[in-house]
Amino acid sequence: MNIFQDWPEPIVRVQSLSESNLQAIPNRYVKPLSQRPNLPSKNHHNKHNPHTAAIPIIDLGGLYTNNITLQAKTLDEISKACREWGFFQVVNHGMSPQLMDRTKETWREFFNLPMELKNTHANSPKTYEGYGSRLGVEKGAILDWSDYYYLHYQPLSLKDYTKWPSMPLHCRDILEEYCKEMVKLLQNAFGGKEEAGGCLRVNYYPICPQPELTLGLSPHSDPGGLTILLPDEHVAGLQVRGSDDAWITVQPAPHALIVNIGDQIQMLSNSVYKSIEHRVIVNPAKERLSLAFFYNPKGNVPIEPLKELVTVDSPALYTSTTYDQYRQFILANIGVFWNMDDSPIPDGLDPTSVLEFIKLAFENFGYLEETELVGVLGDLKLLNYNILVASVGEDASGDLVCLSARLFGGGKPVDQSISSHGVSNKLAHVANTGVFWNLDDCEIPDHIDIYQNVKSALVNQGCHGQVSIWAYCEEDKEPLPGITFVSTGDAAARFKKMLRDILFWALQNPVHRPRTTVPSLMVISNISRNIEVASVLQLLVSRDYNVLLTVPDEKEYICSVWLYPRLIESLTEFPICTRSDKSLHDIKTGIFWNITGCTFPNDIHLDELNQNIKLAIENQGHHGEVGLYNWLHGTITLQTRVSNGRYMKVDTMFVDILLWALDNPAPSNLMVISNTISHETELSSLLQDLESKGYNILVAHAEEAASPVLPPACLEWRLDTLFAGGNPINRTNYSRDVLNMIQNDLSFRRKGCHDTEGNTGIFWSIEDCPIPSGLDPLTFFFDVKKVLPGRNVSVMAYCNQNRSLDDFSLNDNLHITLVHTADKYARIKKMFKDIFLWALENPESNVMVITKSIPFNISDVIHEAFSSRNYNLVLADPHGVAYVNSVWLSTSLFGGGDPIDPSGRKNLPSSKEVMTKWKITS
Ligand SMILES: O=C(O)CCC(=O)C(=O)O
Ligand SMILES: [Fe+2]
Repeated sequence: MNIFQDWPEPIVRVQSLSESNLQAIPNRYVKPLSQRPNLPSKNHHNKHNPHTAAIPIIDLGGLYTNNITLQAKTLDEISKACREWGFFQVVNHGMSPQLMDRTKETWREFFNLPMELKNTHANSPKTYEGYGSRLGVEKGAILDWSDYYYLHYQPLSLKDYTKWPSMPLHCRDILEEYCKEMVKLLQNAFGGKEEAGGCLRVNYYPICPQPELTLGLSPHSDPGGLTILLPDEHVAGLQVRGSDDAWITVQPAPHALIVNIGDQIQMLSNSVYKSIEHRVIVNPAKERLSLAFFYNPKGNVPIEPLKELVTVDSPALYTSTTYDQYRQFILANIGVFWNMDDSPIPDGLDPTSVLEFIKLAFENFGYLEETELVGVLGDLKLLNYNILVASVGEDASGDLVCLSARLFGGGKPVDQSISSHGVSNKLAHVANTGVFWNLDDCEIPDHIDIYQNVKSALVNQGCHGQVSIWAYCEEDKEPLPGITFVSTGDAAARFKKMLRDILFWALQNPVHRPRTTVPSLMVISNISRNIEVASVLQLLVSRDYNVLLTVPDEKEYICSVWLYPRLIESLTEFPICTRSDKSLHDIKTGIFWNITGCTFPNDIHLDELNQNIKLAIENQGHHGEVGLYNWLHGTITLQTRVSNGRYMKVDTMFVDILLWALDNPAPSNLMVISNTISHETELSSLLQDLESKGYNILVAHAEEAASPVLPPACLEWRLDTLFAGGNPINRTNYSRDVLNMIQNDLSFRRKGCHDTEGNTGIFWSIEDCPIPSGLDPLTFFFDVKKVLPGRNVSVMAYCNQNRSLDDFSLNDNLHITLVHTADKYARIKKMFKDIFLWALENPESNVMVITKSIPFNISDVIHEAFSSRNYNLVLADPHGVAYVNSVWLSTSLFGGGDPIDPSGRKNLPSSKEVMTKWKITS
């Protein structure tokens, strides 16, 4: 059984409850305090408050005359009502009052039929067509005080008479006529299109003994295009959210229809026309009946703001979405988070059946293990999420069916302050701002009204709405107006708590779809050293939150905004040391064997192979100072590496060789065994590079290349000869003496490496990271130089082939080597290799990489390689600012001032000041 084809629990008809003369309504219908309707007190009941605003009433008669002026005037009135209210009544609409009355009468008769008859049309959550009593399938949900009947009228493909009521007599005929007239009205008065969808919901609100505790229909906006409501003339009940958030009760005019804009028209009009939230209150003395005709766009037509409404001043608020997609979006989702590490999918179960099973499991409730997750899930539960935690228990016997069941937290009452932000509240008028302030990083200044100042700074940036400030500190503080102090253990715990609070605040303040208001979230903290907070902020930006950052000082501004927070390591001071010459015993040999196309010979044992390879090398005799010494004493340990991942066309072996080289400075021996080494231009060029850095290169390959591109002093075997312990190919004309000479020359060159510690190598992808306006990399580089007296700063700038230094407005004072590459990929690859090769010659130095959106796997390799090997690594992304919407310096925020101007960055501190504070090394 698929649970989404049926209701999660037995259906109770509200009408039956009402007719059973209950004194109190069941708990299932009692709304949390904040959602209750706040009805006028009993004695004033039914007395209409004359001061309450009312939605406009428009006479449509003018539209049907030949009087153009009158037509235009009527259209103006409609447009004004759509803009200002999103809701209005129409009279003289052309629909026959008799038909309206007759239709309502027919439906009253339907709801008065015996329950068994009505239940023959009972609906299911699969299509909702038919007689129903709830919306949604959430088990244990608080329900509305109403029953309904839902049916499709058009398109014809969806119209199914068998789903329409068969009783009372002529019901279908009357309904058919009513819907036909309705579509006519929509087309004549509102320009409706033939292919649009049309469906009808007849709402029936039975008498309620405690109307002050419940609602006939919870607040919602209609998701479709336009709704035309035939209200109950005798009983008011519909309430519309006014511009000041107050609920306005609609008093229907005689034979009027109520028109309201749905979400699709709001999106189409780029929010010029509003899809307004509305709800229905119920009545202690009278039942109420209404017919809502929903006129919707065709499911597969993309809806987006009309081009003519989108301007520089009013940019598009919505992205293109079809109505089908939109409905998908507003349906509740089930998120399944599965830790495959401790609970893999059992053998023999395919993932689809597992998914079916999880759906089933939702019926029987969830599973819980005592983990750190528990607290988080508890909070989510308070936010009305259904939490189910599954763990494969000890008795699982490899079978998912043995998931043990326990509902987390039971049916706790919902926290009122939280539940007031209902998901249905798609159109809250004012978005709130949450401010999360880490007092470890930034003190609260004395003698100013900090709350007011922060608030006015926010208002200046268009963040109206409520501002809440949470300040995280070690111990309790004297209360301050508008600030809630949160004291927690150590600094790490504080950051964690803040992170959690940020996420939950975001959950409670969703970005509304359609996106009319955007909640803002500000963090006052040093975030550059906390990758989690930085990435959460990034995530929230991608979810359309307005994310603001306040940093305590200029240094932090550079670190958090200019530098990529992800990769900043605390910079270490290097001792100036002279490396002693390696003794021959330290020389290591690394063998890299590309098994693909060059498999391990299976007729030979590993030990034997080991012996033979040693023998083959040994037979080459002495290689002067830098022999293959260690090889003779070591043993081969075989490590298999699966080269599945190519790091953006840089393959695993390539990366491994570079990493090995970092750990085994020249002179070390590097042997590569591969099928066709000389055809692999990247690999052979790497070997040449490494040889020029002093490594002894040995290769063995199956295919003899006609013109090898291998380094000159490289020893080269045929694979079978090597495995048999034989001699290398005598390809070179070099005599042993010449080879020795080359080797000696290399070791001489290496002697120059002693005082390279503390050098700085800057690798700059200058095409995608041109100098950002306001930020001055030149000054920046000079500062780097100043901070590193006597040290060398080399800048390698990677650009397209036809560029020269002039193109980048750099001056000659800076030593920049332009490196030309064919394209972006070549650039990344070349830069990657160069960084390593440079680092080989500059141990314990500073490596700075300036690049935009370097692929994560590449930056991970760089990060891992250098931060664990005594290098200072700084990965800079001058566009990093894109991940928050605005950045303030705390001094400016606390004075109620503006954020740093993101375009010009005029008030940016000079990088000189920053660098002197930023201690790279002594
Ligand atoms: O019953 C009413 O007055 C309103 C009904 C409604 O809002 C709906 O069906 O979407
Ligand atoms: Fe509605």
